[in-house]
Amino acid sequence: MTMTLKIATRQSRLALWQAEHVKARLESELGARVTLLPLSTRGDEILDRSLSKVGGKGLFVKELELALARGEADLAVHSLKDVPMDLPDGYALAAVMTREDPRDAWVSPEFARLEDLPSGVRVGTSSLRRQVQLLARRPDLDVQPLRGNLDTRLRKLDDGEYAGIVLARAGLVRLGLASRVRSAFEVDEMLPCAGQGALGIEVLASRTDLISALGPLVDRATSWACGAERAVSRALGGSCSVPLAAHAHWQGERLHLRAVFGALLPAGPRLWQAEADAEVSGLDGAESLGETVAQQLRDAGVPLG
Ligand SMILES: NCc1[nH]cc(CCC(=O)O)c1CC(=O)O
Repeated sequence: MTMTLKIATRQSRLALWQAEHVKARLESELGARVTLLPLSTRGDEILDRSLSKVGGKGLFVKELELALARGEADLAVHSLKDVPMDLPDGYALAAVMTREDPRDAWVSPEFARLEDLPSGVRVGTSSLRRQVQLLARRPDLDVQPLRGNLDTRLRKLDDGEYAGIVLARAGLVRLGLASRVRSAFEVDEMLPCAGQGALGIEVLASRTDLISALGPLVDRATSWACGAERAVSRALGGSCSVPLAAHAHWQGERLHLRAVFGALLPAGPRLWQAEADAEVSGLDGAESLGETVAQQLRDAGVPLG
């Protein structure tokens, strides 16, 4: 029998691309019949204030979760990095799919690399994580908030408001804007946030039939790597008001995890780093690696809360 599925999605061009991507895979790999339910979320409506000040990333997923609860949709597709570390009761992360390039990108009409910028010019970025890592390398820059969807951010750059901006490379690639990337930051010079570049599919936890049907879309290597990254954030009470980066990569069977915590102190920007690796063969092992790294950061005295 043909499965009929409805996907709840935000309406930004990136969110719609991601929902269409999942739709195509559900159709080709599960033979499902799939439609989209585009919704507007509080996170999309509040564009004038920094997200960390208005309630964080959960704003992007709440409306989609309500559509699942009301039975108006079967699945919600999210950028994994926008998904809170702990889902509300009754919801499950049914699939984490193969990750794109997780790196941050440098976008600038004039300057090929961050190193080329003259002192004092304005650089735009939306997250505290990027802000502290930028300032740690270039304390002489004027790093300012930059909000809005990808098209809006690029327009602000083109209007000359910034000498350059920093964005997730994955989003630009998905929208066919890879040519705007002047260079990608290596992960050890600008550590990405947990889950960057990966898509997550959320469903009601009660839909066990659907969760097993989504099996073919799960990428276990990505899922465990992101599980380790997200565990660091969870252990440190992470929300997007915390400048925390976490990135894991595989070396054979071993998962290598690095995390960076930043703070803008009166004396200047300061970064704390921790890393560990372990042989990992399941989500539990990945999460305990994340907890180990979180504990190292705590022992190093990161200023939490
Ligand atoms: N915070 C917004 C957001 N959520 C997902 C992406 C890009 C795609 C991804 O990382 O999966 C972006 C844009 C950005 O951070 O530049």
